[in-house]
Amino acid sequence: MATLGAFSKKHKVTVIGSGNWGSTIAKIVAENTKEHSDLFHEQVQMWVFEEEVTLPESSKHYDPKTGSTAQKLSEIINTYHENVKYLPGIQLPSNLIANPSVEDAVKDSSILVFNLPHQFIKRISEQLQGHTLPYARGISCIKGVHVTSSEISLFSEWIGEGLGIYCGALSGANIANEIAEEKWSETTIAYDPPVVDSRAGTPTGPSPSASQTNLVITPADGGLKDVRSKTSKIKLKAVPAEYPPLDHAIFKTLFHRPYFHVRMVSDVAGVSLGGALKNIVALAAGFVVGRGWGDNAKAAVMRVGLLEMVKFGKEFFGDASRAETFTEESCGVADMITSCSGGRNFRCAKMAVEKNISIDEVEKSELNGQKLQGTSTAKEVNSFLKARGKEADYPLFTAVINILEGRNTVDDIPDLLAREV
Ligand SMILES: NC(=O)c1ccc[n+]([C@@H]2O[C@H](COP(=O)([O-])OP(=O)(O)OC[C@H]3O[C@@H](n4cnc5c(N)ncnc54)[C@H](O)[C@@H]3O)[C@@H](O)[C@H]2O)c1
Ligand SMILES: O=P(O)(O)OC[C@H](O)CO
Repeated sequence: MATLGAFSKKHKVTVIGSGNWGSTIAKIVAENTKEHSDLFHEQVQMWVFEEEVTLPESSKHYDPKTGSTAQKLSEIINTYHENVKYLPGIQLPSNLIANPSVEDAVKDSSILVFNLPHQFIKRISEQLQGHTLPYARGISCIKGVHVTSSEISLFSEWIGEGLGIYCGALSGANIANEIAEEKWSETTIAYDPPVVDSRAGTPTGPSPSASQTNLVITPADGGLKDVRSKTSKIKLKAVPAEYPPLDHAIFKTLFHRPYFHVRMVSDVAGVSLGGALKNIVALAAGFVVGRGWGDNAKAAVMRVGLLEMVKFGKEFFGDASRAETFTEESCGVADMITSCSGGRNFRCAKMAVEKNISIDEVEKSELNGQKLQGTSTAKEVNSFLKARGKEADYPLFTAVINILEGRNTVDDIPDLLAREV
């Protein structure tokens, strides 16, 4: 954990997003800012996409006098310290403040935690431009990849480029409800910014990467692999010396809880890709289980899925993504396993096949506003592979999009995967 020092400023933390995982991470962070108030401002801001919510009768906050009157979600959270829509039944810390204005929520924050469904980040990032501290640092908890017709990038890179800041990534075998109930889990945080010359305010080039260990303490802002990273093009501003340094130790202090164990690494690409690509594999797992096949079939798609995840990282992110991150860290194989057991992508895909309806219908009827990431990621990854003539090299990823779009059925999966060399 970070050691204390004589710093005149503390870090203010904002969580951008307040869904199922956004609210859970905000709870974790607010518990830690309170416990480490020498390093952080206790109060944590959480941006809420405002909506009107009616308290269900089953809620302990339901008042028969006001009955079905709709209230603003941010006001409900600040009154009852519960996100009754996206994380019902979980008490949130009172130092966590819901804020419907994203510009106001990030004001003066030196640590920005991005945690919202990936389809919404573009608009929010655009809205944030010019409102964040120039020396802020980010952590993206978003599981998805940003794809255009010509290229693919990580949300950490993309957010960083848009806001002119460095952004790392947090991802792991992390089903939010379990963690919100404080059931033990692990996660992986990748943070590896370039060294910044505090006088010039510019990166002085890559420094040695931190080794992959849960005890690692890097030099403040240490190391960048710029093979794929656009953040290498950013003129980063140094974090002023008045603040505690933003290094591995302080991020571990911010996120680690007795029930949420953090391993710090430097492979931002591997951590981000694991979280994005496993959602495609979870859909495939849901398909085969929904078809009535058993654990053997699920294990088969997971085996091929893991191989395709590693191959994808190697092929398109080169040395910036380490195979070991997929096989050794929570953000890789462990996340794939949990997602293929109890994740929303798995459950919705399974139900869609069982009921013979579209997965979009299941998402709408079953998730109460929560969003699947696997369906859009499958489409985005496919458009990227297709543009490069690489669909056949990724038979599982390709089978998933073809099933979603009706060109294949679940029954085709065994033959499609048999073609893999
Ligand atoms: N839920 C989990 O178990 C879990 C765990 C780990 C990682 N993740 C990842 O975390 C990210 C966030 O997921 P989540 O579970 O917090 O979200 P969610 O699935 O609960 O989505 C709902 C959120 O989207 C917001 N939203 C709806 N419409 C919006 C709009 N037009 N603009 C902006 N926001 C809008 C809602 O206000 C709400 O906060 C995703 O990338 C997800 O893959 C989720
Ligand atoms: O519910 P899913 O499928 O979005 O997965 C949740 C988490 O990513 C599991 O780690």
